[in-house]
Amino acid sequence: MAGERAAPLLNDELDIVIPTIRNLDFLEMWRPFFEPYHLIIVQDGDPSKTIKVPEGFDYELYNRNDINRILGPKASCISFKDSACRCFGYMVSKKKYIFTIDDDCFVAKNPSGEDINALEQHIKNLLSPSTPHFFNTLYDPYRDGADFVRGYPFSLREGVPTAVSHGLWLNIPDYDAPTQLVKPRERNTRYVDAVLTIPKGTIFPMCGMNLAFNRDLIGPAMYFGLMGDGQPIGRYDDMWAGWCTKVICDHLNLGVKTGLPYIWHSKASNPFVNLKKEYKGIYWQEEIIPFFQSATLPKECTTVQQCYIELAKLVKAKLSSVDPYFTKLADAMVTWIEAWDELNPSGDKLPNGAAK
Ligand SMILES: O=c1ccn([C@@H]2O[C@H](COP(=O)(O)OP(=O)(O)O[C@H]3O[C@@H](CO)[C@H](O)[C@H]3O)[C@@H](O)[C@H]2O)c(=O)[nH]1
Ligand SMILES: [Mn+2]
Repeated sequence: MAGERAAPLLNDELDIVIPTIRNLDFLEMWRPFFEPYHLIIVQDGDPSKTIKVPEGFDYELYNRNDINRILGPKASCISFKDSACRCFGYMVSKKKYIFTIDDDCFVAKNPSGEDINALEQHIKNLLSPSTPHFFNTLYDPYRDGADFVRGYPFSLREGVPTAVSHGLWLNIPDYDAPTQLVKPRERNTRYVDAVLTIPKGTIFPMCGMNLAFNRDLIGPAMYFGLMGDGQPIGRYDDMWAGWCTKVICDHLNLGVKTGLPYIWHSKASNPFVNLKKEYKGIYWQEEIIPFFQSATLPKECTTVQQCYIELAKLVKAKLSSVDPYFTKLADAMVTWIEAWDELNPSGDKLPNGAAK
């Protein structure tokens, strides 16, 4: 009907997961884009603190008491006092898609000055195939006004299902603490109008602040690790999930995209605090990255859970020599899968995650 607004894409198949220790005023700016969607708010820190959610949003909110009540002893795998807690939201969701965003991320403007509907772009990214097996030099071939270039094999033009859409950030870039310390005033002002598939066999630093994924295809791999309170490391939650996810996506013939959409990242967290959280990760990763680059999964692993459990075994066998922390992390990876399967009985899912 003329004048009727089109129904927002996937509004009953997608949850928005927000980790927070602050307030949720940022939602006012996102209201035109987020109001039709269900929010899952994971309140970190002191559970007795009340988090105010702006009127008009449909949401569920979980604090640490809720996580402990729901998971019992398995709650030990969910981080406390770190944005890694957000992965609890992925576990309790019942939807096919997840979009997760930090509470200091706002609506950015494209070069024409228009507000960017980041959620809409993520959905487009997830609903169109990826091309991990052969690089298309004109970027996303499925985008209006683009296509596969000459020399691109027709046998590969169908692409593979997209599991992850990794968005970027204007203003405060997601730099590690040392980089932030030497470049405190650097701001990202460059808007690159492109979406790229990350080639098979290449891992990447996944940032959790503007991220969407197909929960049915890759959800169980999105464990944001053991970080924060009581752990020797922080701010590697999203990185760990990204490394595990990409190895599993490569094994299961799924795609990962990065690029559009941009959000406006407003808060630079304290680089000195960040350095204390990150410093072990900065040298451990010189051994972790080669581990993931050489990790291979048996062909018998046909579900994300099977791949993840196998990866946990490899972590315990090959990374525990780096630090005993990885033994604990490997065990937590198994606990995560047990908790996931408890809350998401897989009887109604096929090996590739599709509903029966
Ligand atoms: O203990 C905490 C700290 C923060 N949060 C919530 O998590 C996100 C991100 O927090 P913040 O914006 O302060 O941190 P950044 O350094 O900008 O975040 C980047 O590093 C990653 C952390 O691993 C993060 O994903 C990146 O965006 C906010 O919503 C805080 O409210 C928390 O829940 N618990
Ligand atoms: Mn931030």
